[in-house]
Amino acid sequence: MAGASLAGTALTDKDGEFRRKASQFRNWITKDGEFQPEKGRYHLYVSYACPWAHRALITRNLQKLHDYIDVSVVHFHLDDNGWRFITEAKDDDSEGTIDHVYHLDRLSKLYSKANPDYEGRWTVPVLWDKKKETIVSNESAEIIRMLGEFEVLTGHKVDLYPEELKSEIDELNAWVYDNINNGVYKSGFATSQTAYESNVVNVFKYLDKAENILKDKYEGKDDKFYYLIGNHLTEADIRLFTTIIRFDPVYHQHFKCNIKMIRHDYPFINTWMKKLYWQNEAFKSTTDFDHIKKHYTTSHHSINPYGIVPLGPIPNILPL
Ligand SMILES: N[C@@H](CCC(=O)N[C@@H](CS)C(=O)NCC(=O)O)C(=O)O
Repeated sequence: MAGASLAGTALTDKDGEFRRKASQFRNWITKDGEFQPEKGRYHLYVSYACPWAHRALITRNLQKLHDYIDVSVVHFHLDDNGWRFITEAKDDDSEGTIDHVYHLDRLSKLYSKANPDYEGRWTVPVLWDKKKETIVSNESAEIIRMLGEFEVLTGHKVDLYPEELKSEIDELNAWVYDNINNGVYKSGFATSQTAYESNVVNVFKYLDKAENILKDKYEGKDDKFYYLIGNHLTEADIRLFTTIIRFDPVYHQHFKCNIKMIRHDYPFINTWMKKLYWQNEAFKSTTDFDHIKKHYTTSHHSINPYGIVPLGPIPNILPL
C-alpha cells in the first residue's frame, strides 16, 4: 500500500469511492506514562499544505510550544515515494525545510526507523520521539489533544477540550470529520460520477449545517466571540478551520467542490474563518497559501495532469 499513486485512482476502491485508512501509531504523551512531556524531546513533522498537519501547527502555536517542540516541514510536492525534505538548508521555507533531526531526504525513512515492517502510507503530521527514536503518533486528532499535556512544563494551557463541552465537541467533530474534512477528499478523489456527485452534494449539506450553527448564534450580534461551540476557542474550531481556509483556494476547483464558495455563499462561516485568521496569530502564521495551492495542484496528476497552479481566487482570503 505504501507508495500507491497519489494520482487518485490507486486511492479509491472499486466503486470509485475514497476511503481513508486509520493511522497506525497511536501512543500518547502523558505525565506519568512511557512518553512524558519534556523540553526538546519531541519533534513535529508537518506539511504546510496538509489540513491534518495544520491542526497540529495551530495547536503548537496556541499552547506556546515553540521552544519545546521543533518542527520540520516537507516539500510541498508529494510523489509516488511520498513526502520529501530539501537536503540543503535555505533561508526561507518556501519549499519546506531539511529534516532537522536526521537530515533524511524522505519521510518514508522516518517511518522505517520507527518500524521497518510498516506498510501504511507515510503521512504527516508525525510526532516523533527523539529519545526512543520512534513515532509517538501520526494521528492529528490525538496529537492536538496531547499537546495540552505540556502544561506541566510551560505553566500555560489553552483548554481546547474543556470538560463541560466535551460531548458537544465530540459530536460536532464526528460529522465535520466525515462530511467536511474528509468529505472534500471523497469528492475530489472519486473516480466515478456517482461517487463524486453523492459526496460533493454531501459536503454542501454539512457546510449548510455549520453555517446554520453560526447563524443561530451570531445573527444580528456584533459579538467579539465567534466560535462554533460555547464562547471558547475549542479544537472544533481548529479542525473545521483547516478545511475551510483551503476551500475557496483549492477544494472549490481542484476537488470540484464548486456548488458554492465560502466567500459568496456562507457569510457566517466566512466571518468566523476571517476572524480566526486575521485576529489570531496562531491561525494566520501557520497558513501558507503557496504551499497549499502548489501541493494539491502539482501532486495529483490524474486530477491536474500538467500541474498548472491556478492563480485565483484573488485574494486567497478576504479582509475582515
Ligand atoms: N488521519 C491522519 C491523516 C493524515 C494525512 O492523510 N495526511 C496526508 C496529507 S494531507 C498525507 O500525508 N498523505 C501522504 C500520502 O498519503 O502519501 C491524520 O489526521 O493525522
